[in-house]
Amino acid sequence: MTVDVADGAARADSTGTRPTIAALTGADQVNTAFGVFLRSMVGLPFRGVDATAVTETGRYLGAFDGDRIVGGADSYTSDLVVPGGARVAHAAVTHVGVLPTHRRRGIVTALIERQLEDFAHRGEVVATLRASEAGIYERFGYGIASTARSLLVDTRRARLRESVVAQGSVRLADADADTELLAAVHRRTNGVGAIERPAGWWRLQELRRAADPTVHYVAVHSRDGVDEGYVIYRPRDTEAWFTSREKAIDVIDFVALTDAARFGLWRHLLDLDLVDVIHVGSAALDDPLPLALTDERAVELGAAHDETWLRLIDVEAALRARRFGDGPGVRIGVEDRRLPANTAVFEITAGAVTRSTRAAEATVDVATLAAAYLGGTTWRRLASAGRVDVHTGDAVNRLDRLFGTGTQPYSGTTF
Ligand SMILES: CC(=O)SCCNC(=O)CCNC(=O)[C@H](O)C(C)(C)COP(=O)(O)OP(=O)(O)OC[C@H]1O[C@@H](n2cnc3c(N)ncnc32)[C@H](O)[C@@H]1OP(=O)(O)O
Repeated sequence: MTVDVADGAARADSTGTRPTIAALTGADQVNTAFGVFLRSMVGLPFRGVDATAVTETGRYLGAFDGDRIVGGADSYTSDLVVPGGARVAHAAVTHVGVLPTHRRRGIVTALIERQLEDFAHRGEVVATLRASEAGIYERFGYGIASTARSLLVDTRRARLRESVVAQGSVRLADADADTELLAAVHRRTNGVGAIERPAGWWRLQELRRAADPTVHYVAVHSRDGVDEGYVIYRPRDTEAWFTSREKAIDVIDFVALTDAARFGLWRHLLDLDLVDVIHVGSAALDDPLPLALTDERAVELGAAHDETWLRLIDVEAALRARRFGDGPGVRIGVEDRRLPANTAVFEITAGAVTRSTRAAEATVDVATLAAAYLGGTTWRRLASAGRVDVHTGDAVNRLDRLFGTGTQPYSGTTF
């Protein structure tokens, strides 16, 4: 299928088989595209949302069938923390959807290809997204770079060890009135995989809370007058709250810049009167909570699920931005058919990344490199799965020494 690509106003042929891709302009187009997204997703709760308040001007792409918007792909300007702590320019991809009447005609392919070109022109180094289904995005060069899982904490068994000393204090706050405070805390998150949360993201959370009849509570941890973390939680099944023997809360957002904040907030949650069970929807794979309890079985670990789908837009810049471990260097070949400027051999050492004219010692596609980039997936596992073309015997060992970080990447932001 051929796809026409145009800037500005919609332009499409009348057959309906060749979508025109264009940056959306004006509130009507943005709201129509957002409606298409909601229709495509089937199960999202929003109604009557003004999409211009939760999107960024100029970043929403639409696919047109004639003058009708039948698909869209949106993104936010953001940054991403990479191993070593640097922040790279990042596009947070969201609101991808095609009307059920127009699926499997190549519309999303045209949208994502255009989006990748746009990101490259903007100088964005990486893009990430959360995938509604795991089968969609690898073909576009996205790989799973971080994994998360849920936690279920039984407060009747959960006691913090004596070695977890209380430091600092916790105060109560208000999710709506104190959004700026919460955003300021989150902006200082520096864990590998963390992303900057755009203004539209915060606005969407406000709308979600407004649409939810259940109150959301906030606690903020601070030490020496500096806020170091916060938690937002809400009760479950409030109809039966008085009589239930399993009173439960959902942790909606948990941000801790320090261990003192992490366990100060957990102390607050575990000390809540009435609450028997705490559900944490998303936590890092290496979240230390179970290790800090006298009874590790007080925490039930949920199944792991993919979190960050990462696309390296500028492979060389991305490799240069992150820190590598010690050890001998390696030459890695990268193949990227959608952004061919990335197809090259890169020589990686602990101190430098350069393009090389010599033969690669291992070759991967750009999605596989993305899976390893934040240190969340070892090269050994990728090679075992047949995803690395190894040309030199010990290349995989060297790659693991260079890319290993000792921690699991984690974002903690759903968008
Ligand atoms: C970041 C986010 O916003 S995640 C949300 C994504 N949106 C949704 O899940 C909403 C519901 N689904 C949809 O709107 C659409 O089906 C989309 C966006 C997933 C796909 O759009 P389409 O225009 O149908 O995709 P398109 O025709 O370009 O298909 C491209 C390829 O992907 C494949 N594909 C498309 N959707 C899926 C899927 N859900 N699972 C597996 N493969 C898929 C197609 O078969 C096709 O493969 P081919 O190139 O080998 O023929």
